[in-house]
Amino acid sequence: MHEWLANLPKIELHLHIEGTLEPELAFELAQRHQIALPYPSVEALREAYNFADLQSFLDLYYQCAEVLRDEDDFYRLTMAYLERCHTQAVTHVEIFFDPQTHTARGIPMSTVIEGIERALKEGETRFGISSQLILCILRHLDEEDALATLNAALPYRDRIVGIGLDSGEQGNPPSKFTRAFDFARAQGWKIVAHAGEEGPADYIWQALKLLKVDRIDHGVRCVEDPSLVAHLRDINMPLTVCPLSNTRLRVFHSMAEHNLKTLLDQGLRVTLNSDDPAYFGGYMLENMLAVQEALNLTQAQWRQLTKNAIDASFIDHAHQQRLHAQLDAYPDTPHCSDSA
Ligand SMILES: Nc1ncnc2[nH]cnc12
Ligand SMILES: [Zn+2]
Repeated sequence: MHEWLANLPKIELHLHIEGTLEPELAFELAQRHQIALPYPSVEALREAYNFADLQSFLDLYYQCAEVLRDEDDFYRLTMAYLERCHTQAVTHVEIFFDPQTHTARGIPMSTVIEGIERALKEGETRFGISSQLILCILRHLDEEDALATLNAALPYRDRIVGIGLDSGEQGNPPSKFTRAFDFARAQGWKIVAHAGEEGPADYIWQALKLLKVDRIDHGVRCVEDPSLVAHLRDINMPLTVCPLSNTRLRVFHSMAEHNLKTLLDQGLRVTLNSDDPAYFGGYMLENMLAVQEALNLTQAQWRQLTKNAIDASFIDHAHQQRLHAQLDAYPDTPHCSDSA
């Protein structure tokens, strides 16, 4: 099964580019820009990846992001992620970036977008990986900041496919950003929001009703409201689930307790993603292997997760059909067992 999963074509829809910053690159950039990181070595930094909850992760994630200064830093960050994608048979990615984390430090939006985009173009020509960009709004900041950020992104409107909502969920409900997301929808952008990761099921309702999202990021706490689960199934709402993230941030005590398989069995449009792979112990394949070891999915269920991701992606129909054809051409392994 390991080899079959390794070569299975993959689609990633929930990936924070700042969350792909590996400690080695963080230290290299810190030295280049003469910035102090909160730990003395790569090893010490990696050891600090023992998080109590979402906020304890975010505190370190924002601190490490300070090493990203110029266009080349964003290019190198993104290129390193795409090289990993290439080794793991990831063929299409929809990437989040957090401009407020950078513009608040005086780094222009153009530096961030142009660095990421240069790598995405190269990833397409070198590896054949297609991609889209999603600008995420930081929910711990206020709605005025969100609106200013969306206005600053207007010159890049056609290079951004959608707007997301991330950062600390508890106490920052989707209702705080109704006007900002009305504005985003009016620009023709797709809408996604982190909801029901640490926050309650009600935040998922708000994301649906107030922000009118096209996808829910995480959403695993939907199970606390059976009427919500039924509604998500009725409207075929995609959930971008991130198993290693959820166990590392203690949303679930262990992978064996993760509800990904239950949600899939309930007919929800679940997809699997890596969220912040440098911090949570792995990229797409490591997420799949951890899930396989704990929950033992069938090949048909793995195919279903990938099909769901193709259908939930923000690419045009013809491109989706090509990805479906590529998946259909990938053969099953007969008599496949866990240890194979
Ligand atoms: N898992 C996560 N939840 C909320 N905001 C984030 N920003 C980066 N990773 C995140
Ligand atoms: Zn996320």
